[in-house]
Amino acid sequence: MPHLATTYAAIFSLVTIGGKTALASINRDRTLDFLLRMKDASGGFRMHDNGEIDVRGCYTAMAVAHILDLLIPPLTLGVAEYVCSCQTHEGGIGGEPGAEAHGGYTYCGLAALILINQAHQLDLPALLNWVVFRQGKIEGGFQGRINKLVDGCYSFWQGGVFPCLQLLPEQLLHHKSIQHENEETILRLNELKIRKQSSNAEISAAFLFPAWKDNRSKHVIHEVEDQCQSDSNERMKLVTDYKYGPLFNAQALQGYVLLCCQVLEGGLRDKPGKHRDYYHTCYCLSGLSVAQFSMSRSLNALPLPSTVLGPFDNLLAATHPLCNVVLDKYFYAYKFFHGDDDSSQI
Ligand SMILES: CC(C)=CCC/C(C)=C/CC/C(C)=C/COP(=O)(O)OP(=O)(O)O
Ligand SMILES: [Zn+2]
Repeated sequence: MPHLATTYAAIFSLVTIGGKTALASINRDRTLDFLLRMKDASGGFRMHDNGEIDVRGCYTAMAVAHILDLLIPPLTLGVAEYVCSCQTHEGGIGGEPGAEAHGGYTYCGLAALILINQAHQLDLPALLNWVVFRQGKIEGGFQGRINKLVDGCYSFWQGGVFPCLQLLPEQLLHHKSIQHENEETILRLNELKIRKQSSNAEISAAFLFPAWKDNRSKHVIHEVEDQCQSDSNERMKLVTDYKYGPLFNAQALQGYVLLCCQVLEGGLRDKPGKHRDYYHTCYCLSGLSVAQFSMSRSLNALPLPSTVLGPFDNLLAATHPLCNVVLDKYFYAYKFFHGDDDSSQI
């Protein structure tokens, strides 16, 4: 039985293989028929005939339609309304309306809406506020939902939300909850940062993650807070300006993946004590790449050695934030199916 998750995985595997033969083997017409058959009146997508409707369906359908240049109105209609109906009071996105916010669905919902230029329909500050609290202060990895254990695969599902958000500076800054910009405060923040030589993550986290006010960064954070009064506009500027770096602790996340998730014989896992598997190997590595490139303003700019934990040959390839394939493979496939290089997303 055809299934949206395997369709997504198969098509992006072919994108990853790359080259004309692999890409030409995809039957676009039959894929479009399948996507249209999975479309539901709610705006969401079934995962398979008579199957469940959830936010994974929206993402897998939008990602496949995006790369194959099949994003037509009958597919995109109602997707934003469906995904927004799954954003919870917590700020993250649940699998279906009424369900608890979860990292897997939060990435899927956000990426799906960015792919169709509808992310502004979400409450983005609330989403950002939810995701910054999902990184474990002790372990450095991410949990999928509140009060659950960290797990290596959320290095991507949660960690991957940050580069998606950073594709949206305009939407974040002009969101209805953000009043106006304050350039003076940003300049002051920059001065403080240089003077105290504090890390980007510390300063960024000080605004959205008060729980990170540990002894190491306390003095810096108090001084910054005095200047900025924790205004939401100023907080959001931190996200939209790469000078302040990522809103998660990228070094700690790399530490969790490299030290806790690697199996010495090869492969990666959820956490120590668990077995390796292909799913966790894929998403631990995807999250590791996100963390390594999290300080890079442009997607494929080579990170400084100091941002890569361990020897520089730990560095992985940069990935596309919305499709999670290596960037040059994404651009090759985009050009193959769209006939031009001009990806509107990045
Ligand atoms: C594109 C695609 C197919 C995306 C999948 C996204 C994804 C990972 C969704 C999460 C699914 C889920 C029910 C997790 C909870 O499992 P759990 O209760 O075992 O884990 P937890 O305790 O960490 O929440
Ligand atoms: Zn996992």
